[in-house]
Amino acid sequence: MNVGKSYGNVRAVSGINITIAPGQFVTLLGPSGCGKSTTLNMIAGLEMPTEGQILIGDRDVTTVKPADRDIAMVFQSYALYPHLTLYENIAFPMRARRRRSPEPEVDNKVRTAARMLGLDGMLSRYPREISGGQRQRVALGRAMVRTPTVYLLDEPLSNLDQQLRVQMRSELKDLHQRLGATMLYVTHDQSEAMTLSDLIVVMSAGRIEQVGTPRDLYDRPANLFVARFLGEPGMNILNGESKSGSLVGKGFSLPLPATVGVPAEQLSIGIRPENIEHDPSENAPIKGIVRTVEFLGSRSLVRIDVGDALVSAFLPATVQLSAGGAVGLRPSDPAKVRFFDTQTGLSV
Ligand SMILES: Nc1ncnc2c1ncn2[C@@H]1O[C@H](COP(=O)(O)OP(=O)(O)OP(=O)(O)O)[C@@H](O)[C@H]1O
Repeated sequence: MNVGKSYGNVRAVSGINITIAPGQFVTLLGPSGCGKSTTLNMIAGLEMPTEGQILIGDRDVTTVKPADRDIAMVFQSYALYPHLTLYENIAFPMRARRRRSPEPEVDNKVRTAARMLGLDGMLSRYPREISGGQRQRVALGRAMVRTPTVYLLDEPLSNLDQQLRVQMRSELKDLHQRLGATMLYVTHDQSEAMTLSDLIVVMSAGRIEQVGTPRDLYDRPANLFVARFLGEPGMNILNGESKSGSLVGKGFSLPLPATVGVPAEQLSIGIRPENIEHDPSENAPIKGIVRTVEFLGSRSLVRIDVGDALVSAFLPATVQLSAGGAVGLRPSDPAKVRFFDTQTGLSV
């Protein structure tokens, strides 16, 4: 609650309020340096907040040592012990405890974890004898045997190649469902955040920009930062002047809603690239010059100079366009056009 952290006079994060329900998968998402790891490390007990309180269940753990917080952490570098077998690596946390677990319990937990992770049959191997994805699973297994209240995962997939990352992503989602565990995940990869999470916490510059379900954030971004940050590419933002019920700028004229509670000249319009379509007519509401066309198979990602703005649009690959040519566009669904207050950046 109201958690903050400064390093000397560097303000790393402030005013962090996040509530996670048991069993939820929650992701901290944001650009490099926005304070995701600092937030996670404070929950883990690896960093001490300079203000605020951290509760796990109804227990205040703000000053509790990491080992006594009932959490397990999986890092980006999964640092397995090279001289120990996979079995010994997974069993390690149970043996390292002050109160060692009895051997039959260790064996049972290691084998259960290995079965869930598809590692049975290779438990006598050494880390150098398995693939990167398998090593990542061993690191997860090591967290699982502790049956913690909360799993904290800091970019655990970022060292894997693209294909393996996508595969591990679905395995992680499946594992979360089977364990019913509470997981807090850190990533700067929005497709990971979108596919895995019940809730996403979007952060920038040490603050929370918005908390919501992936769909909420995508369809109803609370502000211009979230609108631009989410989506590949992000939402197109157009600024202009209001003229008789429309927002008019270089190359476009789009109708404004009747009442939004903000002076019309202070509005920005946001349209996702997939909500723009080709309009070959004379009076297309958006007109520009094609800068680039990226062929993606069934559709193309087209970048269009509209006045001073660069607009991205996904158009069917059947629409013939080439760089330097003029093109007309329109929003495909007026209900999906968003409006923002240019001065505060907030959605209206
Ligand atoms: N030990 C430290 N001393 C001083 N400043 C720090 C320290 N650790 C982090 N910071 C600063 O705090 C801010 C947040 O850092 P943090 O590592 O939490 O960001 P992040 O979102 O996890 O970034 P990344 O994705 O690059 O890991 C950054 O501006 C960083 O430079």
